[in-house]
Formats: sequence, structure tokens, C-alpha cells
Amino acid sequence: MVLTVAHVAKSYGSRSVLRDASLRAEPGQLVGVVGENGAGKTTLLRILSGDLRADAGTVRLDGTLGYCPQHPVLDEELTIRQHLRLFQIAHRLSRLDRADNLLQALGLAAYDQQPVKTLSGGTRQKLNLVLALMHDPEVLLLDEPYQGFDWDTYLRFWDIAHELRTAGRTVVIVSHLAYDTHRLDALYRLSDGRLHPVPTTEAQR
Ligand SMILES: Nc1ncnc2c1ncn2[C@@H]1O[C@H](COP(=O)(O)OP(=O)(O)OP(=O)(O)O)[C@@H](O)[C@H]1O
Repeated sequence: MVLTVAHVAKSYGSRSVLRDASLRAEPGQLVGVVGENGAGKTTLLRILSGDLRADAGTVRLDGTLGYCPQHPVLDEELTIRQHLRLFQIAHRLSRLDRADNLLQALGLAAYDQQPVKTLSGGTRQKLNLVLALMHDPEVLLLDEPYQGFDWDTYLRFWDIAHELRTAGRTVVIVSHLAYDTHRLDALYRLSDGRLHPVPTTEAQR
């Protein structure tokens, strides 16, 4: 088991967001977490990524991590290429082959030399995703990863997700939309601060 979340609780002041959230994910699994706006999905992913501390419960995550936050953390003045170079240094990558392949797959290559401030919302989100994937991490936490994507890019996203699955990576995808759940190995609905397993076949209906 590469990711184990047990009895996680989190409150913001008197507002209890997570009460008893538990989840398990294995290598080669695509796991979806759905829930209404404000259900606590981002809070959960921030806890899993180590960005936020839980009040109670345990998180065990083995392996390298790729985190695609809901809101891209990009430098407006830097180009796509400069972002890749920055993350190359941070991840100590000798090459950018994988990043370049991802740029191609998501149709970003043409914007390579453009500063982020000139990019559309969907294009920024694509860069956000490339930055999370470029070091080929073992565990991926993706918060609304296809937000703002056009249909073709949305389908490409799922191609990439399935490649990750085949390569034995563990992918957790958070979304407020519960469609295309047949593409997932497991699905949880976050409500009342708990993660309720949903049969993926049932969720298709
Ligand atoms: N830093 C914070 N301080 C106080 N309250 C917060 C903070 N972050 C989130 N909340 C509150 O916690 C609740 C859950 O927020 P969260 O962003 O985790 O939900 P979400 O399921 O990701 O929502 P969405 O689908 O709208 O992105 C919301 O009521 C939100 O207002």
C-alpha cells in the first residue's frame, strides 16, 4: 500500500471539515475523490501533500510525490521554459525529455517561450500539470487537474493518467464532477467529513 490515510480530522476554528477520513491506494491505481464545493477535497489533498497539518489521524505516503494544486503557483514573469528549468534544478533532473513529451502531449510546446502572464487559464493549468508530472513521481495528487481544459486536452489528460497507471504510479484525482468515473479503479465521495467508497460502476449511472 503506497498511500494510507486513516481517521484524518481537520477543523478550521470551530468549522469541522474532515471528521474521520480514511482512504487507501495502491501502485497502479487511479483513485477519484468527488464532493460538493466546500466538502473538504482541497483540505484533504493539502494534508496528504504535507502542506497542511491534520488535527488527528495518520497519513502514510511512500515514494516521491507530485502535487498539482487547485490554483497554479506560477511566476507571472517567467516563461514556460524557465519554469521547467527551475523545476529541473529542484528535482535534480539531468534531462527534460519527459517534460518536453508532456508539453507536446498537452499542446503546450508552441507557448514554450511565453511568460505566464500572457497565458490563458487553461494553458496555465496545463503547465501546472506538467510541473507535477515532469519528475515522474510515484504518487500523484491532482486537485481539479482538468479544470479549464478543452475537450481534446481533457481526453489527453486521461491518456496520460492511464499511462501513469500502467507504469505503476498511484494517482489521486480530486474533482467536484463525478463523470467519467468508469476510468477509475476506486472512487470516494467526500461528505460530512468522511470518505465514502462508491462503486465505480454505480457512479456511472
Ligand atoms: N485556510 C482556511 N481557513 C478557513 N477555512 C478554510 C480554509 N481553507 C478552506 N476552508 C473552508 O473549509 C471548507 C472546505 O474547503 P476546501 O477548499 O477543502 O473544499 P473543496 O471540497 O476543495 O471545495 P471546492 O470544490 O469549492 O474547491 C470550506 O468551507 C472552506 O471555506
